[in-house]
Amino acid sequence: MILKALFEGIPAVLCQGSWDTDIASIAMCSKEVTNNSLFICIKGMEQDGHQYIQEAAERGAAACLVEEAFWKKSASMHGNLKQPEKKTSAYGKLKLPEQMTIVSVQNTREAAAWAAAAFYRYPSKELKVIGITGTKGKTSTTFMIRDILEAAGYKTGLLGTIDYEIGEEKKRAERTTPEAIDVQRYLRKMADSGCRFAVMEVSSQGLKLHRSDGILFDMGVFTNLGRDHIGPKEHKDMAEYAHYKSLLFQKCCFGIGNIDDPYYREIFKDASCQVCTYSCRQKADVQASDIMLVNRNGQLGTFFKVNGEEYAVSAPGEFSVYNAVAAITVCRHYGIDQEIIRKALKTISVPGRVEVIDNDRGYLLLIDYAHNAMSLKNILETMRRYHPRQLWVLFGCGGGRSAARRREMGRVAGKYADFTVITSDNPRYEEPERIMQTIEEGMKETKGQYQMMVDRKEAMRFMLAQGRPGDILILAGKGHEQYQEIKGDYLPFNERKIAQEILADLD
Ligand SMILES: CC(=O)N[C@H]1[C@@H](OP(=O)(O)OP(=O)(O)OC[C@H]2O[C@@H](n3ccc(=O)[nH]c3=O)[C@H](O)[C@@H]2O)O[C@H](CO)[C@@H](O)[C@@H]1O[C@H](C)C(=O)N[C@@H](C)C(=O)N[C@H](CCC(=O)O)C(=O)O
Ligand SMILES: Nc1ncnc2c1ncn2[C@@H]1O[C@H](COP(=O)(O)OP(=O)(O)OP(=O)(O)O)[C@@H](O)[C@H]1O
Ligand SMILES: N[C@H](CCC[C@H](N)C(=O)O)C(=O)O
Repeated sequence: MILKALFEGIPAVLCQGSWDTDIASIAMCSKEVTNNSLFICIKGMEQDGHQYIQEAAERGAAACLVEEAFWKKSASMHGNLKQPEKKTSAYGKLKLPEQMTIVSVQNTREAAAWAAAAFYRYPSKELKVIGITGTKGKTSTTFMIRDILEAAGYKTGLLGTIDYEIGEEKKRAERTTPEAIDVQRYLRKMADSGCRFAVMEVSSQGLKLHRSDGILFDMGVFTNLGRDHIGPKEHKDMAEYAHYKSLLFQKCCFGIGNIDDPYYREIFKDASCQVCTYSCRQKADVQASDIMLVNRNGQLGTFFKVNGEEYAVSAPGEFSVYNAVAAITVCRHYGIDQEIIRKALKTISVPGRVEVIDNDRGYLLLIDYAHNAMSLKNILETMRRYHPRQLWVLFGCGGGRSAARRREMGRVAGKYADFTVITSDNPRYEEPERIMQTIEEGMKETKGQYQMMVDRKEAMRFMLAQGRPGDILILAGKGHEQYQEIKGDYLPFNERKIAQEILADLD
């Protein structure tokens, strides 16, 4: 494809070379550049992609996309501009390859998304793309919608925290919302392999970093907003977090929103789409009522009604009903038969979300991905309603993620569990003991009983050995993850398998 075709409608300036340059691929990372690539320079939080132009050229890049500010600085250094600007040391030694075509734009992340959409021939026009945003419930709701659509006979692609399902191909997810170039590539593959729908999680970080620009969303879903993702690398405060979430509803044709959430109005105030509300507590377009929890020999589920019609979902608690109602609303919009929806919801299972681990010890053992205060409170309150003899929870907090989570989760566990085992999650580049100390500070604000054990396997062994018949035990925070991330190493850690091994040992 020629370069010009990637920038139609984008205010881009040709700085050197030709608009007719032939482009064979697009890359945001110099390491992924191949012959005739367009290399897109991103000014990141850690590094500046503009520093890698030379490397990209050596790998065969035919063109590169730079930020306007960068071009002005470097051009002034090379005498190409009439009004030289101040030299900066950052690009002092950088010599731009003369044979390379260079285009500049104001924001390369944003332009990358649109250029990628053009490169992959706007795949979202050939699919119905459904985007789910919210602090909690994205993965669960996405799986529910996918399962219902598939049951109705529609081939459906999926992009989210657990995996990417692209036609016949399935791969482990690296991010909740992939980078723009990857998203467009995956959507193209989905369209080419006959998918009618694509269901994708749209994170606030994805919206902020323009990963989902260039997608024509048919439908957007807002699940809820809770305090999370605040920190130097994510959002500066809740207002910013809410702002980015709200952008989805300026990109989609039809929006579905949880009216019970305190942020509902904020999220939809500038919405340009048609809006439909859902609720479990008040009058709404789609309203759930008569919620009843069930436990049939460890098979947890919930019965409920939607606008008077009976449904059941194979997951516990009000929060599962919220997710199910969102999924029902989406699927009813597409005219899917109520019976198909009903049947599909009865057998939903999402890896690592309230996943039951069978055992002979007489307790209920669950793995759950709760890794912030909002989800931990939800799962503990929900499980309390099953009247356990004793409610146990084991968790840690990830390093390199919002530090506020730590104290908050400590406080929630202390308040809602009978006994907490504080341990390690994915410490990444932090010391797990330090993370645990902050969790403990939150715990100490309550009367909660707890034990600290840094080795997660040993901590699990401790809790699984202590549990008694009638108890409920929750292994929280790692859900579907298959590894523990420590100082850049991904060490195999399959909580499900480890729990089974410990249980076998204890027998
Ligand atoms: C905090 C954050 O979102 N960081 C994202 C950001 O990183 P960054 O700004 O630090 O990038 P950088 O490392 O400085 O690199 C700048 C540029 O130089 C390029 N580069 C770098 C090195 C090199 O040799 N050559 C080269 O070209 C890089 O490819 C990049 O384009 O830009 C990178 C490239 O676009 C992303 O990969 C990276 O996501 C990281 C992996 C991440 O962990 N993000 C998390 C917070 C995230 O996005 N989470 C959300 C939500 C999760 C949830 O809802 O719970 C998600 O959607 O997953
Ligand atoms: N609607 C909901 N409201 C509150 N908590 C929820 C809801 N749905 C799920 N949870 C809790 O949050 C955990 C994560 O759920 P899920 O993966 O569906 O959310 P998510 O938005 O994809 O989360 P993340 O962004 O962290 O991947 C679940 O294991 C459960 O404990
Ligand atoms: N999407 C979440 C996942 C956190 C999971 C937890 N196990 C951790 O590693 O902190 C995040 O990136 O913040």
